[in-house]
Amino acid sequence: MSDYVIDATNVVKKFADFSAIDNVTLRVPKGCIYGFLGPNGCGKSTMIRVLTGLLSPTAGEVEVLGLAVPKQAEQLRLKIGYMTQKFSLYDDLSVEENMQFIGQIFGMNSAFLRQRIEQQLITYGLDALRQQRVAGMSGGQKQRLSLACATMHNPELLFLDEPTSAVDPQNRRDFWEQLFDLSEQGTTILVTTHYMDEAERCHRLAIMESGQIRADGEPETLMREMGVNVIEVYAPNLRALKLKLMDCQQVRSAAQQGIRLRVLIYQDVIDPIQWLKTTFTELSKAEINLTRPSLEDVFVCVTGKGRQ
Ligand SMILES: Nc1ncnc2c1ncn2[C@@H]1O[C@H](COP(=O)(O)OP(=O)(O)OP(=O)(O)O)[C@@H](O)[C@H]1O
Repeated sequence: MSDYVIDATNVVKKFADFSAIDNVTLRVPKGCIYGFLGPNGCGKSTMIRVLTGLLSPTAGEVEVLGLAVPKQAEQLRLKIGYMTQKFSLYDDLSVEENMQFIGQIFGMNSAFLRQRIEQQLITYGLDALRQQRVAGMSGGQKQRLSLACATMHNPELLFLDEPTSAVDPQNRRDFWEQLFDLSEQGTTILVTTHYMDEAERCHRLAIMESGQIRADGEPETLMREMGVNVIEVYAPNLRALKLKLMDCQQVRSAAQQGIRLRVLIYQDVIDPIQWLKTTFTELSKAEINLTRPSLEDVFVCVTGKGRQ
């Protein structure tokens, strides 16, 4: 049996001739919050469906919590939680009824279920809303209820597919605090996101593109090893400067952020600030600084996004 909670090797998933997952190997240690990043349509949700046993892979080996998937998917279902982008709640049922329904699906006896509902109502700040019908709830409240439902049976592994796409920054922050509580209690979490600040919170992450994993590791390591220096340029006419920079083979990407241009320059340029000042005479007196890389820079470097 594998030491990893998720141990997937050379996974391929084809829809007709199209490879949505193209030879992906993924290993997730216990208790880890593992982020899954990538442009729309790169295969994140498909990979989750394969890992949960909802889709059969076309090729490859998948072991999740020591169970062979999809062969033992029915056993796996009792040990995992899955929160989808659309929250999968019943609009006409109340908060409490939604939890009851999930608890019954997982075969909890009524005394235990009552106790578990009370616990979850407190943990997820839903006590005052217990009689509220889902249809009238805000995005943040629905998200908390979805997480409460997905964790009703105390799963060892939780899959979260873009869980924060419909909520404001404060609710996102609170949600992540709850994920860290779950992680500390030993729950392993695989979470897809488009938000770079969320990705930076993960213990480890993978960046996918076109069905393949382009980078995989701890956020800090990925930022350190991305092979470019990140430079901020304060100068007039940034739009024109950007076009000129994008024509240089030394430049991986250039993107405007307010009054500055963020330029990623390959590390084989030894002194990137000097290089900018001598190559572009209009920058000879400009303010130019070397700055800390971000995960967005990593994303740009490892996917095809930089040259657009
Ligand atoms: N059942 C299906 N039949 C055919 N093609 C599919 C099916 N499910 C997904 N695809 C295709 O596979 C690719 C990957 O889709 P997937 O939903 O996994 O992407 P994603 O990375 O989760 O995207 P997003 O960030 O937009 O949620 C897409 O091109 C999608 O159209």
